[in-house]
Amino acid sequence: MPAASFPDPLGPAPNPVPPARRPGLLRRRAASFGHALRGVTVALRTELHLQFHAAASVVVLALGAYLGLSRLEWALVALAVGGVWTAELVNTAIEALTDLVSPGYHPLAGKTKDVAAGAVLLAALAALAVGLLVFGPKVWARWGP
Ligand SMILES: Nc1ncnc2c1ncn2[C@@H]1O[C@H](COP(=O)(O)OP(=O)(O)OP(=O)(O)O)[C@@H](O)[C@H]1O
Repeated sequence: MPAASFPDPLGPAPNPVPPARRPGLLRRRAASFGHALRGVTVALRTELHLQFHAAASVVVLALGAYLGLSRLEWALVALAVGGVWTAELVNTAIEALTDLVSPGYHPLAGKTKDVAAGAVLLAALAALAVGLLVFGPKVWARWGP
């Protein structure tokens, strides 16, 4: 007895790209990397908060080089700076998507944006703690009374 066939609820599958025409793995990775870089530069151009983070990152890196941080201290600073950038980029993406999906007022849209902004706040507070613990004693020893 032939197997029963049910209609696919997702509809017909799209025509697969023939293997010969599909770009190679390396080319696809390079394209994805390009899209990600474009995301960072677009956000950097349009988001004031991110421009502030960029300026703060430059100051932190310059101060770290000047004070001669250890490898472990650099690792902590890199995690802190990367965490803030990551949270801010995700927040920017969530804000854009929320505005697209809910251009008018909606409590859920407000909640979405507030929670995303909360992630940035937590990442910034953690970075502040790292900054105080790593840079505080060195700055105090060098420029303190
Ligand atoms: N569509 C909406 N519906 C309900 N509340 C919203 C909506 N859009 C924004 N809000 C509220 O207003 C706050 C500020 O939103 P807004 O889009 O201005 O982001 P922002 O925090 O000013 O970020 P940025 O300065 O990066 O644009 C949100 O955190 C949320 O509480």
